[in-house]
Amino acid sequence: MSTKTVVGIALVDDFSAPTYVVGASRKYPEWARGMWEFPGGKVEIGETPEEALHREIREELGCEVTLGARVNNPNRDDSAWDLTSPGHNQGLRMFVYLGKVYDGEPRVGSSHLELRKLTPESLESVEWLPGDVQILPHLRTALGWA
Ligand SMILES: Nc1nc2c([nH]c(=O)n2[C@H]2C[C@H](O)[C@@H](COP(=O)(O)OP(=O)(O)OP(=O)(O)O)O2)c(=O)[nH]1
Repeated sequence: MSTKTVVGIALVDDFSAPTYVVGASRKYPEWARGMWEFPGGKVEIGETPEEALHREIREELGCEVTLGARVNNPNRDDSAWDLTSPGHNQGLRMFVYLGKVYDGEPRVGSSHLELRKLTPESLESVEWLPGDVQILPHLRTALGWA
């Protein structure tokens, strides 16, 4: 099966001392409705992952972002996160980047039900998509929240 790449953003208020990261609850498909993710989407042919992420955030959240460090998977050669879960997301991998808004205000568009500022206390309080759960400890380290 061919591998498709997804990109997601861990949107923070400050790269050096973040107080929150923005989680988003998906509107669709049905199996993922109400589950939480990093806003983003699939990389299209001819795009770099970074270009795709800027496009997706513009489309989904209606704002412009600066990208920071990538939250890498130390257990894979390509540093990506395998999103495969039972019955879903076969052949999908994801790159997650830290990011910060530089223009506009993130708003809930047609892809999401809600955006929420998740703090060190509440990061794991929402139901993340199955493939995202493995990323959270590494995100904590990247944010200085470990
Ligand atoms: N954006 C995003 N997608 C995730 C995350 N975790 C996770 O399992 N996924 C899955 C859900 C979807 O099956 C897939 C991303 O597809 P998508 O529907 O957001 O992509 P897209 O905006 O390009 O939409 P489409 O053209 O395929 O309809 O990756 C995450 O944290 N962020």
